[in-house]
Amino acid sequence: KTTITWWHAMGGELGKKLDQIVADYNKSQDKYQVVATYKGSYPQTMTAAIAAFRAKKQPDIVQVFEVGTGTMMAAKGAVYPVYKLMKDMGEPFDPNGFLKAVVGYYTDSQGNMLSMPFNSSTPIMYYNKDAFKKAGLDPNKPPKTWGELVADSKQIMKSGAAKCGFTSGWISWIQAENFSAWHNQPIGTEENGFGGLGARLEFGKDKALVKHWANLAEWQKEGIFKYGGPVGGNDAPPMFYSGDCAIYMNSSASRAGVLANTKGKFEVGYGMLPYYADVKGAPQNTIIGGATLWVLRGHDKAHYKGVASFLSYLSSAKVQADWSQFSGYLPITQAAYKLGQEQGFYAKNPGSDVGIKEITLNPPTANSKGLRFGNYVQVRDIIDTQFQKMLAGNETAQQALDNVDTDGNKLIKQFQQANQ
Ligand SMILES: O=P(O)(O)OC[C@H](O)CO
Repeated sequence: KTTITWWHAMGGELGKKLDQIVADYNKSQDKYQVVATYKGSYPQTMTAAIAAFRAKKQPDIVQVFEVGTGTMMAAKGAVYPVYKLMKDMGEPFDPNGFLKAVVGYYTDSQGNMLSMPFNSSTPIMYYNKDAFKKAGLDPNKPPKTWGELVADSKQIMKSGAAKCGFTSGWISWIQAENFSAWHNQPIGTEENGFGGLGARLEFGKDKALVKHWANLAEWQKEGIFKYGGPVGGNDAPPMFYSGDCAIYMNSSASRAGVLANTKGKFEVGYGMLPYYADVKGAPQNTIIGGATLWVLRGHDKAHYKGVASFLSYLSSAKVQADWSQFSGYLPITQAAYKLGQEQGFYAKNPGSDVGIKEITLNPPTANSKGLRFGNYVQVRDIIDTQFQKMLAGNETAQQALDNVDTDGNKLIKQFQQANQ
């Protein structure tokens, strides 16, 4: 048997499910043995793969989060583009079968799919229905606007139904990148980087975002918002699971964890991300998150045959429908979505299609296709650092976001120079 190695970043409930999918694939045929290894967080997994490539010890497949896309696209010698792999290996492959909102993010300017979508998400809002009830709010009416969310939070706190109004995972992804797309505002030039490597960040020019960050700092002081530090919201989940915060924004794929950790404690409701009613164009559409699978060069043909077969298996309607229904990741193909509808999954599980509704709410504009900048993984660190400085009262929202632009653009410029 040929061993195919896959490095990934799926921990907890998601990791267990991934192992089961791999075991099923291994049982389904006798030529290849896929060995999946958990390498830590998304940034850790990506860093490990880059280091391994330099040492010629790279895995066949690595899972890279969406913001690593710009960097991976530029690493031409290291990456075996998926469209080419499938063609070279004679593996049937139809890029048109994938959801447009997903595939656009991973396609080059010639329309070629470079990596294989596996786990695509978008941020949504979770809320504690029991706390809403206790506070005298309608548990079937999640707040739609930030104004409603703050009013609900105050009522929840005043009534003692929960200690805090809301928390959020992934500040950079949810309270900056998605916030801007949802309000149809740019975060950078040249269609947020889709237009080319010369694009630069302009977070500080998004007045809606500046106002939002200033509000978050204010709401933190009042206890309405609790920052899930230490890094960008990593510790937000337990604040929701424990019932401390009644509302929680995180990936649609946080659902598996939410369901497992709130079972028997309280009922969970789902809603779209809130928006500011006075920002013209909001709500627009949310953008993608999660990760895709990149195939790395440097292995022999037998490996790539196995990789192609495994990628086909992972994107089959049956596997994708099961994975997305379990996790909350979006069904990445039309067939997987259709299968879920035929199975009655979305009807039986109200709220499970909130992410699909958000990401397809309106046809994407130049501001809401996503983002594509080199070195953006490091830019995310800058966003987190600046956000914390603002929360600590050391900077205003405007200063923090201007600093993101100044420091981030240095990294983006370096990337551009190295890849010209
Ligand atoms: O938690 P995930 O897998 O949906 O990923 C969230 C963000 O997109 C990561 O950049």
